[in-house]
Amino acid sequence: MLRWLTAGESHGEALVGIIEGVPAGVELTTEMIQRALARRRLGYGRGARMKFEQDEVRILGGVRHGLTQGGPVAIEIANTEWPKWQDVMSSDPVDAAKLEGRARNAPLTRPRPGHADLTGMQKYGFDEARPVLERASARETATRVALGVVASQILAALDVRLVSHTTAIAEVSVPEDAALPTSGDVEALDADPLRCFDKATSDAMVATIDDAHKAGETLGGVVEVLAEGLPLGLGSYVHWDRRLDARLAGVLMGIQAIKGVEVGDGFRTAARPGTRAHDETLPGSDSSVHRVTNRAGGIEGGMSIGDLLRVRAAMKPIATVPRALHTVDVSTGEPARAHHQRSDVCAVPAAGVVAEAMVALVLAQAALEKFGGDSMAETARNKDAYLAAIPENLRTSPELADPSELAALDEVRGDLS
Ligand SMILES: Cc1cc2nc3c(=O)[nH]c(=O)nc-3n(C[C@H](O)[C@H](O)[C@H](O)COP(=O)(O)O)c2cc1C
Ligand SMILES: C=C(O[C@@H]1CC(C(=O)O)=C[C@@H](OP(=O)(O)O)[C@H]1O)C(=O)O
Repeated sequence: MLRWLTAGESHGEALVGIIEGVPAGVELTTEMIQRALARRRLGYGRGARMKFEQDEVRILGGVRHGLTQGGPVAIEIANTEWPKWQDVMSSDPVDAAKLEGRARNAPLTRPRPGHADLTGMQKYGFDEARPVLERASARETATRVALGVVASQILAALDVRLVSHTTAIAEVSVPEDAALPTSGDVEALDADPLRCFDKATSDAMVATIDDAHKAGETLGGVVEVLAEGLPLGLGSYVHWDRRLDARLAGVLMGIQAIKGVEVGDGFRTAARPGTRAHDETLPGSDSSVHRVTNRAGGIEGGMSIGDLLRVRAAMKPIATVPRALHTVDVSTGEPARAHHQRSDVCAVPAAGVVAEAMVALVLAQAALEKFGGDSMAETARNKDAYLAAIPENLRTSPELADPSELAALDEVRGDLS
């Protein structure tokens, strides 16, 4: 069972991630993780902290000479800003004189609506929000991206590749019929300010973020993750918690500020009649079964079907709004404006990179469940043997059939509706 944990605070000395259940022989280097972390810092609309702070990566265990060894992989991401925070965030008790008058240590008594601040204080018994926001902060997603690299490397060894992109910022969305990016487009996507695959939409998104910035506003949006080459049969219909769609939705909703998830055409499917909601099949010339569409986004019955996987996540606007929201100063009981030091105007492109990492973790977990193996070579062999054993008449092709073939069939048998 592939499992993972993260620890660390936003302004702590370091974040730490551990992933267990990784087969031996997965290629992994510090540089790969560093590159992935750099991608998470991208995106138009992020705040000042992304510029002055650096992620310093160290692989602490589980890897030797660029290959995993079968034991847990431990990754540290040190924070270059630590010297400024080492007294305020010290694990061990600190002499009170050292903290006196330090602005960084001032109690945060004006909880920010839309954040974990107020309920976190109530629940954990704090009289100010610092201890809550330190762990609730999306800084923690750096660790998930680092762990996601391990998962992506497992998937790459099974010929599965992921790509993520931004499909909407506030009300600016890519057109419904826009081409989807492929894993070959990752570099181009990373070079776009919004990680958006449609240039005209990306330009409009930049303008929308500029307007929001000027107005002291923040914005949300939608990201999409695609997985190519996913073998059929990951996840299962036999029990709710084994469904691949449920597991993907869970990890995507587990990202800070994500408020909605769609699999395939998702909410749009609910508005369609049945004849235009599902993915009909046709016989292929090679005796395999061809789907005509992929509205389901690569999952039916809680299992991957062997077609392109497509999931989307909707992010709410950043909660630390510069034109600060109304709150109550809990130290006085008086109305106040919420705490605001600085914030991202929009972090949707970064959320796409995080979503990609979380999807990779669930897919790698599901693949290892299905194929097992203590070494990556064994896992890949098991996958090949499983696919080879599927009888010819039950094989599906990842190529979609031409929809005109379906229309021709309709003409022959008459319109059933
Ligand atoms: C990549 C990323 C960056 C974020 N940056 C900020 C930020 O700068 N300021 C902020 O207030 N919230 C930011 N957030 C969102 C908060 O972490 C989130 O709104 C908060 O945890 C409350 O949301 P929740 O109710 O979904 O947990 C960011 C989220 C992500 C995924
Ligand atoms: C540091 C990161 O994101 C932070 C996530 C975050 C939040 O509230 O979630 C708030 C901001 O931090 P601060 O309030 O200290 O400026 C972001 O910069 C990061 O992604 O590495």
